[in-house]
Amino acid sequence: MTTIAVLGAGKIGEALLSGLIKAGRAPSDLLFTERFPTRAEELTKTYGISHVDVPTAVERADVIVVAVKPQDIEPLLDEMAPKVPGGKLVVSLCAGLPTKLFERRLPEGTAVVRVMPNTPMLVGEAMAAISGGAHAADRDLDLVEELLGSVGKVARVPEGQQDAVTALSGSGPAYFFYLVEAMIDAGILLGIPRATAADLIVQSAVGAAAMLREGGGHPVMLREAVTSPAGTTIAGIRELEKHGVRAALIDAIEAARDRSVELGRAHEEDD
Ligand SMILES: NC(=O)C1=CN([C@@H]2O[C@H](COP(=O)(O)OP(=O)(O)OC[C@H]3O[C@@H](n4cnc5c(N)ncnc54)[C@H](OP(=O)(O)O)[C@@H]3O)[C@@H](O)[C@H]2O)C=CC1
Ligand SMILES: O=C(O)[C@@H]1CCC=N1
Repeated sequence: MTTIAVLGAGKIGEALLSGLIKAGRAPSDLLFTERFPTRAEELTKTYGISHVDVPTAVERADVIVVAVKPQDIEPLLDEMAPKVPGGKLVVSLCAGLPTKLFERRLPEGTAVVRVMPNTPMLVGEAMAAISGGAHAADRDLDLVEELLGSVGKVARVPEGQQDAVTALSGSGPAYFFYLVEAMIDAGILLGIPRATAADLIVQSAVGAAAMLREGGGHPVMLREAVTSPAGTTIAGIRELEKHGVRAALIDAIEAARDRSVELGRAHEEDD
């Protein structure tokens, strides 16, 4: 069995570990590193996975998943680099960081795959986009695709699209959560108890997502089907248009893309 080590088991690292276990992977095939002992103990208690130090993780794992914040990458690479033996596959989940940063800092020829996942990995509904670096072979991409395929959907994209992907599906769940939060607030304003408002909105979101995915319909057609002549929906849509919500979403996603580029640029002098 492939041994996978997650370096930095924060929110996305934990989502991956949890998703892999739910998908049937044995905890004994998983390792993780963390900075704080209390966090490490909590994860070991919850998932039965071994906490190890970075040298042990890179030595024992076949696949080394880097899941620290982009701002924390330099000291981790310093710690990893002398210990990564040949033939290991390094998978980066870090927003903005190009494969060439890892290739430059890790031993010559190290295969690197850049991945942008999202937190719905926790429930087996991730969207992950993967791109191979200069030394990543098809078998490396196949392995990463198989791994992530057990916790959701996987797309292969050119690395040049990863900053845009980060803004769309990496950050995307946050925008949906934000929308749901705002709609629940609207329910409160209209006098609906919070728990009822949450049920109404969450189930509407689940139903809409299922129609988008399974019904094969275009979002415009699906929205038109809800929008009756002289009805309630068009009254609401007019307000959304008046407030420029479509433009705000486009601007938000562009800003997220720009931030991803910026996170990568912070390490450019090292490339
Ligand atoms: N959250 C998300 O939805 C997504 C995140 N990502 C990417 O995943 C990465 C992690 O993000 P996220 O999980 O949100 O961040 P978190 O801060 O929750 O997780 C990072 C974890 O790594 C730990 N850490 C930092 N340096 C080291 C080290 N040298 N050794 C061991 N552990 C270390 C941090 O500890 P400490 O708490 O001490 O800092 C923290 O627990 C980022 O690069 C982000 O771009 C990608 C897709 C989606
Ligand atoms: O906010 C972030 O930077 C990370 C990357 C994508 C989602 N969360």
